[in-house]
Amino acid sequence: MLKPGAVWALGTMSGTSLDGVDAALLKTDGEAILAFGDSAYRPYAASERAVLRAALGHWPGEAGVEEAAEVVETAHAALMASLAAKADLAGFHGQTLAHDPRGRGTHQAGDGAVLAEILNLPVVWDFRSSDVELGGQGAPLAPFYHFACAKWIGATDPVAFLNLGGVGNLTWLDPAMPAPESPGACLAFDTGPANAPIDDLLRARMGAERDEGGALARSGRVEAAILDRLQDQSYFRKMPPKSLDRQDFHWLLEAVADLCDSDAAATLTAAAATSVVLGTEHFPKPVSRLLVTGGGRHNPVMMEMIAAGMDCPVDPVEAVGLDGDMLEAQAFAHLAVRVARGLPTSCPGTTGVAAAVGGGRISRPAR
Ligand SMILES: Nc1ncnc2c1ncn2[C@@H]1O[C@H](COP(=O)(O)OP(=O)(O)OP(=O)(O)O)[C@@H](O)[C@H]1O
Ligand SMILES: CC(=O)N[C@H]1[C@@H]2OC[C@@H](O2)[C@@H](O)[C@@H]1O[C@H](C)C(=O)O
Repeated sequence: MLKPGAVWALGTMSGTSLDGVDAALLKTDGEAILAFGDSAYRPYAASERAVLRAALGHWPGEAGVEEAAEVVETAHAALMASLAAKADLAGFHGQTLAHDPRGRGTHQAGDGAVLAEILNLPVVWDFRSSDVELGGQGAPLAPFYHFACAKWIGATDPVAFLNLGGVGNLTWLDPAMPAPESPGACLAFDTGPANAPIDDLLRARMGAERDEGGALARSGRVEAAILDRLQDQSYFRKMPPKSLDRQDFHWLLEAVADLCDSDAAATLTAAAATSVVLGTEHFPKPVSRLLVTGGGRHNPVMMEMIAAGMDCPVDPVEAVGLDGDMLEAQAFAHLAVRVARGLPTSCPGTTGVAAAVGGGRISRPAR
């Protein structure tokens, strides 16, 4: 049993951009943030990333999945070992390889039971399956942590958190509500493609990892016809909650195939920003500010394009004292404590699940 009160949890995230693993310590009782602890990052080596990439879109038992799980477990074990001494438990998200909530389900590679043995620590994992089984999207799951962040920063009016990872996701929330699962407290959903298509473009055309600082996009021209086609996608009109697989907007890469490098980068960057702005039309009430987390906030061109479509301030979460590189890892620390305490991790407003539900499995070391 977890000791009562606030505990130190070690959360990890290996996101859809496949860049590496984030790990962060957070002191929480599952409701409030009590303290932030150390954090660490381990990039995937090019060879590891190739194994993960080869398994994208694959389901358990299919080609390359076992190899991918091994890469995920090895990378996490090494990184988590450096921070585990201070932790009472861990939250392990794993690597999403495929996500099809109304079809085959959702698939995160990596076995939390293996990590529990290696780290000699209770590990909460498989956060998304039960939400999907109960009719939810299984994503996004960070919103309950966004709610705790909003309380931590002392927000009193509705605010929104935007994560610009491989895929984008938005959380609208009203911090005046008592809990994240209170009716009307949170509305969350994936916005559309964010960095994944840009990274894929840069890798295919120039062997680069990303459009550093948005430099390539800055020098290009946005192809309006492709943005028009994007805006016509039915996904944007679908009422939230809703979620996406990393590959769902893959057609964008084919659409920019005939453009020069800079125009292609500018167009994909505008596609990410347009998806966000279209997403904000689903907000139940206007927000006082949009706080941005995830790697895309390091891309000033994407940030400027989003700000141009919004009528509230758009700032990186650092503006309110949060760490945008570690916020998702912290989220899975927070959610791990919620699971251990029997608190819900998603609700109708965040994943579309029929009622508030606590996902996640707990694996305890045998010793
Ligand atoms: N300095 C930078 N300039 C431009 N882009 C950047 C920069 N730093 C990070 N990025 C982008 O952010 C991405 C990583 O973002 P992040 O780590 O938030 O994604 P993730 O957590 O893997 O994804 P998700 O949230 O979808 O699971 C990189 O792949 C890159 O495209
Ligand atoms: C299925 C899955 O792994 N989804 C990720 C992905 O990356 C961003 C977006 O799509 C979000 O829905 C989710 O991650 C964050 C951490 C979440 O669950 O809140």
